[in-house]
Amino acid sequence: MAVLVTGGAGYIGSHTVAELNEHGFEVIVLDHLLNGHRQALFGTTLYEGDIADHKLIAEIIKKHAIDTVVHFAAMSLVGESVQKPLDYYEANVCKTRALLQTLAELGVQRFVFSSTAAVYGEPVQVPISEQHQTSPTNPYGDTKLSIEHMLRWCYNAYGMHSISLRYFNAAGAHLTLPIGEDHRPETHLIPLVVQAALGQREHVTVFGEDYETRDGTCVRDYVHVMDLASAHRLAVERLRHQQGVDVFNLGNGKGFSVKEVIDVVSRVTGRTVPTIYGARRAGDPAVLVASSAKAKEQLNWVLRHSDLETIVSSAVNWHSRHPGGFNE
Ligand SMILES: NC(=O)c1ccc[n+]([C@@H]2O[C@H](COP(=O)([O-])OP(=O)(O)OC[C@H]3O[C@@H](n4cnc5c(N)ncnc54)[C@H](O)[C@@H]3O)[C@@H](O)[C@H]2O)c1
Ligand SMILES: O=c1ccn([C@@H]2O[C@H](COP(=O)(O)OP(=O)(O)O[C@H]3O[C@H](CO)[C@H](O)[C@H](O)[C@H]3O)[C@@H](O)[C@H]2O)c(=O)[nH]1
Repeated sequence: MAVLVTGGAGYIGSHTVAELNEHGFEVIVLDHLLNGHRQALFGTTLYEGDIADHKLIAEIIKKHAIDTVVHFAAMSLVGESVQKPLDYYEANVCKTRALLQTLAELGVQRFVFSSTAAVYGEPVQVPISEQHQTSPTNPYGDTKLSIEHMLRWCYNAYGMHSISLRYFNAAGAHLTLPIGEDHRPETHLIPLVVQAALGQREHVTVFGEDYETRDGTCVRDYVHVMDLASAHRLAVERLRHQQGVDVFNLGNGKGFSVKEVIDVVSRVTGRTVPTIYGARRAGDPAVLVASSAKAKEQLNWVLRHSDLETIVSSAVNWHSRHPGGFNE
């Protein structure tokens, strides 16, 4: 029995592939490599292709006796989704529908899904628990919520068991392997601030100073990518004995503002971060902070690396040693 990881050559996917390999799983990766990196896989079996390619997925499932799919492959930029909503419904909802159809036809019954804090929208209560209302403020979050809904009906109709992991802001880099964040273009705050501090980009722009937060900038819950990877492995293990459909938040429970992130990067690197202040980015809620009590209790999830200093230090280490990402 093997695990198929879609989007496994991407940022969170490759850290999860490393975690699954380390725990003795047979891992197969499917990625079209438009945003992923073959070098992040260290020889793990990779099929280059699309999640909507029925023939290819069916071949992989049969050849490797896949019994569980961990599904990362998606378009996942909040701002871009507001500009190009139909691209997001196509890439996320339509293509995941096609993938699920193939899995249902071939009788694959275990599915771990990369969901997101963006399903909640503007929070009514913080920290946000899984019971919080879901009301996305951007198309990206809405596509992920639609997939969660599909998964409920897939259990009802095909007996497909699933766990959706709603993660908050993934950040940091692997502490021992040479893998880290290399999105092109990079839009995430921590790599941008680190690169600005290291002189790899001119400056970072703070998107909005007029939010109702302690310093006017947006507050987010940053969770180390290796902690996310361990949660995925725990979810795969849980699906071996747990039936039904479930949802877990993954965050560290502490919120940091954009300005606070810049201060920590400045402290860790000993350098000033060239910063300019700009307008709000469309679709950004002011505050997103998780309650991950359920994951801690029921998945036995333990956060080992998610204090902001460790996250930032690991990112600084990755970006200093790999200024051109996986190209160098
Ligand atoms: N980065 C975050 O902070 C964050 C937070 C919450 C949720 N997520 C979700 O986690 C997942 C992974 O995020 P990431 O930051 O690692 O992204 P990423 O872009 O680094 O990885 C996604 C990978 O999927 C591949 N891919 C995309 N569409 C595909 C398709 N149709 N067929 C085959 N391969 C395809 C890409 O080439 C890429 O390697 C996404 O689903 C994202 O929505 C990310
Ligand atoms: O150049 C930048 C980039 C970001 N930000 C701010 O920094 C915060 C974090 O932004 P990111 O782009 O790093 O992350 P997001 O919160 O927009 O989104 C991330 O987390 C979400 C869940 O919270 C989604 O799942 C999504 O996939 C993932 O990219 C936001 O307030 C954003 O406005 C800036 O000020 N300047």
